[in-house]
Parts: sequence; C-alpha cells; structure tokens
Amino acid sequence: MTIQENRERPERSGGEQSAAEPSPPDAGGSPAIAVEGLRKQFGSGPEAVTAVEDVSFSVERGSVVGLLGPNGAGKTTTIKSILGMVLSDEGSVRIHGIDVYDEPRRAYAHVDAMLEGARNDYWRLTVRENLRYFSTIGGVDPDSIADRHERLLDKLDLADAADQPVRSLSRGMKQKVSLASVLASEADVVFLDEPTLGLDVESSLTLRRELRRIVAERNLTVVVSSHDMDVIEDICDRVVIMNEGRVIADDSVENLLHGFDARGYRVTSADLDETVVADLRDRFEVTEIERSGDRTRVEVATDSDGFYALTAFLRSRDVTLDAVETVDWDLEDVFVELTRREER
Ligand SMILES: Nc1ncnc2c1ncn2[C@@H]1O[C@H](COP(=O)(O)OP(=O)(O)OP(=O)(O)O)[C@@H](O)[C@H]1O
Repeated sequence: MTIQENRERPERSGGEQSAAEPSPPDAGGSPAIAVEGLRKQFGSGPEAVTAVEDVSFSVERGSVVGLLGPNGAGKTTTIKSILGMVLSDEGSVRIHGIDVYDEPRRAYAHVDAMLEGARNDYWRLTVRENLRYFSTIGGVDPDSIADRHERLLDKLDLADAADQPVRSLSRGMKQKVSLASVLASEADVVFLDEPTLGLDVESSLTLRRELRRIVAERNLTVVVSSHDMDVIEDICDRVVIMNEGRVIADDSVENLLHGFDARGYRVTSADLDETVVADLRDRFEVTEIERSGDRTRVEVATDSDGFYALTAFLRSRDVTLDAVETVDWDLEDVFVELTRREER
C-alpha cells in the first residue's frame, strides 16, 4: 500500500514479525477482508465520540462491497482503521487472512486506496509517470504491465493528457488519475472512498464501466464508499450499511431491494377526475399526479395491502383502470428507510 503518510503506528500487539519468523501461510480460503469487533473512540471524557462500535463484516475475494451510511456514520473511520491509518481501540482486521497488526507489511502488500476522492499522486510527475511509479511499489516491472497502463489511460480518457504533469489538470482529471494509479498497481484489495465525487455524468459512467471490467478481469476485491446510490447500485454486489458507528444491514443489493414490499403504485385512468382525486388524497398518500390528454396518472405510496384498499376504493367510484404499475424501491429508498427505522 502506498498511502502511509498519515498512518498511526499500531502499538496494540507484537508489531511486525521479523524476516526470521516465518508468517503462517494464507490458506487461500480466507476472505479478502475480515473485520471483527472494530471499535474506535475519539477523545475522552464527556467530549468522547464513539465513531465505530462493534463493527464486523467480511468481503469475499473478487467481490465489490459498498459501505454506506449518513454523514458521521463511521465509514471513513472504519476504512482508515482497516488501512491502519487510524488505530482502533478494539477488534481485528485480516487481509487475506493476515492480521494487519501482527504483520502490517505483509497484510498491506496488495492493498491500495483512494480516500476522499483523492490519492497521493505526484503532481510534478506526468500522468503516465504516476502510473508507472505506483505500479513499481509492489515490486512489479512497469514495462511488464505497460499495456494495462495504456488501456487505463485510454479507457479513462486520459490518453491526451498522459504526458502532462498532474498539477496542470482539472480537479476531475486529477481524480481520474488517482483512480488510474490505484488500478495501475498490482493491488488486489482496493478501497475507494467517493471515487466519483465531482465527476461529470459521462466520466462517472466510464469509470464505473472500467472498474467493473477490471474487477472481473483481475478478480479484484473492492470496498467502495459513496453517497451516490446509483454508483453503489451499479457496481456493488453487496452493501454494508452503517449508522451511528454500527452496522445496521449487510446484504446483497438484490436482497435489499427485494426485501421490501412495493413502495407504491401508479394507476392510470380517464375516470380520475378532480373529485375522485380529491377523495383519493383524503384516504391515501398521493405522491404524484400527472395529467396527459384525458388521462390522469396518480402515484400512491402504499404497500400491497394498501393496494387492495386502493383498487376497492377506485371500483366503488366506477373508475376503470387503464394501467397499474408498481413503484419499486431503489437503493436510496432502502437506505433512507433502514436508517430511519434505526432512529425511531
Ligand atoms: N479525528 C477525529 N477526531 C474526533 N472525532 C472524529 C475524528 N474522525 C471522525 N470523528 C467523528 O467520528 C464520527 C464518525 O466519523 P466518520 O468520518 O468516520 O463518518 P463517515 O461515515 O465517514 O461520515 P461522512 O459521510 O460525513 O464522511 C463522527 O461523529 C466524526 O465527527
């Protein structure tokens, strides 16, 4: 790993093993990342803030896991604790089965990260030089993976800027260089904190596509934190949702989306006149009304039980329905609902 500048020294256990002490081999079956009982408190006394409390999760090799949560939920503290940049008070972190406190050098050998949309790229070096530099850190001959670099430059639309110093680039371009530098290395466990922050829509889509391709091609393990649910839904197999320092959900995106009943229904009819709509409003939570020609489409927030009440009401008013659609949950709705439930 190459982002060691801010790392606090782990002092909790024996420290790095000497070269003379052979470390136990990783059996290959352990998860890429295993976090167990992580706890971190900042400050002490009445000012103390427990940023992370009893956080446990694991990430299988080759999977992409999203770490979500509202502001202050503890995502960054969790990521920094995993990376050894923050020394946790309790808990263990294993990368490929290797304890990061016992053997940091070995554990972090194949880890790289882009934190808060940035990374320690060398601004005086050109884009291409940065890619070469960061890929040498793991002991790789950059010439042997030059094709990978060229492809990254091409796919992330950095080819025209490849020989310019990073400092001369726009913020969005610098961000793409950060991501390219992470992906240029041989790291197979990658942490991305807000990788698409501030990127335009097209760059964000390109970046996601390239990330998905690289994950599949290199069996990369990725933990990505983002407030952009489209990004998470697009690239993640699973999400870990945090709130107030704790994990409140840990499931596949598919299960989370299907774990909820319908969010609402849209009904379309030529019989939905002003009076019927006003009565509907009295009885149901109407979230949207759209008139087009002689037809009206009304969206009602209700679950499947409420749907029967809705159709019974419309029948009692002699409304003939032209169309009924379900309003499904997206990840943002699920996230907001789960966080709300926790706070109730
Ligand atoms: N160095 C620090 N000193 C004191 N408190 C801190 C420190 N770092 C984080 N905290 C506090 O710990 C809690 C969790 O913060 P953290 O940055 O991990 O949350 P987050 O989920 O990453 O939030 P965001 O989405 O806003 O980045 C917050 O209350 C924050 O104020």
